[in-house]
Amino acid sequence: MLSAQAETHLPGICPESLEVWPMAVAESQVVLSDALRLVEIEGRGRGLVASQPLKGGQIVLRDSPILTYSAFPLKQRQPQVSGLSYSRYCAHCYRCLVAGAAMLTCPSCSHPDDGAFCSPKCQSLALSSTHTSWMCRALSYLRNCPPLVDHQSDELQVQARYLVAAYSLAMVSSLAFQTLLSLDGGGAQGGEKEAEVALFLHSIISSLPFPEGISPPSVEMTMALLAKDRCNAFGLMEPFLENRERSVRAYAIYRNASFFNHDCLPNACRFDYIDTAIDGNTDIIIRMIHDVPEGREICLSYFPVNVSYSERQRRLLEDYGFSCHCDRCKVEANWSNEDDSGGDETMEEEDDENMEGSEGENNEIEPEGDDDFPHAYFFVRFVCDRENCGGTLAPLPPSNGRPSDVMECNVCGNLKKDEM
Ligand SMILES: C[S@@+](CC[C@H](N)C(=O)[O-])C[C@H]1O[C@@H](n2cnc3c(N)ncnc32)[C@H](O)[C@@H]1O
Repeated sequence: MLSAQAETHLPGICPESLEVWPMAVAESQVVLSDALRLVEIEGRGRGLVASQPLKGGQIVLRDSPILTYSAFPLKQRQPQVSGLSYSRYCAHCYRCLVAGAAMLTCPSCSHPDDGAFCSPKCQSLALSSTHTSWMCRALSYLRNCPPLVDHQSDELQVQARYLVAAYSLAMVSSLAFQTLLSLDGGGAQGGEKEAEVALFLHSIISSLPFPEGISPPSVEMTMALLAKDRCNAFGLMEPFLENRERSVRAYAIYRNASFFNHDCLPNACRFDYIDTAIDGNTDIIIRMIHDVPEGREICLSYFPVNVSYSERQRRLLEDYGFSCHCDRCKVEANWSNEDDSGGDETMEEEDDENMEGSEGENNEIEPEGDDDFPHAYFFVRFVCDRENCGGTLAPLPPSNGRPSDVMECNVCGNLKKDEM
C-alpha cells in the first residue's frame, strides 16, 4: 500500500548536484522526475511509483553512477578474447579498449588493466576520481597481498576492490559517500560465511596505507558497505556474443536507480550504452516495457526474467533478504518441482550477486502458454528469443508523443517489430 503524504521537489538527478537522501526522506513523497515519485511502500521500504500515466518505451530515469569498480580479480589480467577486436576495458569509463590502439596510463602505476585509459579525458577524470593516488596505492597494496590474491576467490577480490573504491569515494566526495550509506542494505542477515568474509576483508582494508589524519574504517562500516553493494550494484556487462557466455566487466551503484523494487514480471527495464561514444556512457536508462497507469509501482527484475521460481526465491532471500509474493510467484509457487526445473540450475558467480548482473542465461523457464501459466504473454512479447540472449524487450521511446512499434532488446540490442 502506498502512503499518501506531502511531496517535496528535488533538483535534477545528477549525483553531484544533489543532497544526501537519508532513510528518513521516505516519510514524505519525493518527486524524482516528471515520471516518478519516491514513496514508502508497506513491507518493501522505499519504492518508485508512476506520477502520471506512463507509456511503453518512455524513459523514466537516467542516472549517473556514484561509484564504479572493475569486476576482474586483482592479479588476473583481463582476458584476451579471440575473435574480438577489443581485449580490455578503460579503467575509468569501462568502454572496450581496442586491441593495439594507443592508450594512456596512470603515471604512477602504469598497470595494464587498472591504470589504462581510453582517452586523455578519462585519464584526467580518473586521476581525480576513480583512480586517485590513494586508490592507485591501495590497489597496488592489494595486488601484493598474498592472503587475498593467492588464497581467496575472485569474488572476494572483487569485493576488496569495491571497498577500496568506496573508501576512496569517501575521500573524494563525502556527500557521495553519505549517499552510498543512505541506500538500503536489504534485510538479509548474512550467515556465518558472510560475517567471516566481512571480517577477513576488513582486516585487509584496515591495514591499507590511509592518508595521514584519516583513520581506518570500523568493522561495522565495512559490513554496512558490503550490504549496500550486495543490494544495489548493477553489473555492466561485456558485449553480447551469440556463442559466448557474457559476464560482468564492472559494477556500478546509482543513487536513484537503487530505489526500484523487484518484480518477477517487471514493467520497466534497464538499458545502457556503455560502448558508445556518448558522455555518460555508464549512465543507466530505465525504460517502460509497457503502459502503466498513474500510481502503479514501477519495478525492475533484479535478474533475467527467465529464471526459475526456486532460483528466484533463493537469490532474493540470500542477496536481498525478502521473499517475493508477486503475481507470477503466486502462480509458480503451486507448480511441482518438475514444472519449475526450467533447465540448468548452475549460475555464474557474477550473475548470482547483483541486480541484473546478467540478462539471458540458461536457467530458463519455458513458456507454456496455457492456463497454468497466465504470464506466458510476457515471455512471448517481451523476452528476446535470439540464441543465448533472453534479454528484455521494450519499445523504443515514443517520438512526438507517438508510441513506437519497434522493440529493442536490452541485452543484444536487436530491434524487432512488435507484432502485437
Ligand atoms: C535496491 S533496494 C530497493 C529500494 C529499497 N526498497 C529502499 O528502501 O531503498 C532492494 C531492497 O528493497 C526491498 N525490496 C525490493 N523489492 C521487494 C519486493 N518485491 N518485496 C519486498 N521487498 C523488496 C528489499 O529490502 C531489497 O533488499
